[in-house]
Amino acid sequence: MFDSGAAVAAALEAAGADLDDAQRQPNGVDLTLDAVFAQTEPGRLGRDGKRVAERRELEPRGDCYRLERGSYVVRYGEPVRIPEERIGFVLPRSTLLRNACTLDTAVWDAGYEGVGEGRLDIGHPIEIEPGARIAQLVLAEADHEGTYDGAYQRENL
Ligand SMILES: O=c1ccn([C@H]2C[C@H](O)[C@@H](COP(=O)(O)OP(=O)(O)OP(=O)(O)O)O2)c(=O)[nH]1
Repeated sequence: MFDSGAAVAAALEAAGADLDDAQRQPNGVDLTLDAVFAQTEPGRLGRDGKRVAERRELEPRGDCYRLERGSYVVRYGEPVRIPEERIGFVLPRSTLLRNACTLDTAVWDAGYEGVGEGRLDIGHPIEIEPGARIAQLVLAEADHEGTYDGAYQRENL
């Protein structure tokens, strides 16, 4: 069972998100684009530990990012807290898909709190304004043991 958009909005507002009406969707809440980064070196996933690679923050040109084909890392604009008994999924806005672009995202764990990041995959050049809605967070009921306590807890807050 998935939460209603109103319930997702309440969870985000409890985490400090300042939502406008356009972000409130029937089944979730749209997340906005805060920053875009180009990775500048390899990262690393080891059997023990991991390292997120250095990246360079891109500047908008004029009023928007003008992104060429390729993979970028994005930071969303809203603080998120995934409530207990829930799991979060972030999906790309369909307008991204309709423009040959997408977001790749992973599981948002119960107890995670922070401003998350994802991979923006640009299949055709596109213009995106800072603050534009790019994704939608949905929350589903989920059993879990423990809550998120990893390296990204409280990231970007
Ligand atoms: O697309 C996503 C998916 C998740 N998260 C946040 C919420 C999630 O709870 C946290 C950690 O995600 P995950 O467990 O997939 O990361 P990991 O690489 O396994 O790190 P850790 O070892 O800390 O679990 O990052 C994002 O920012 N973006």
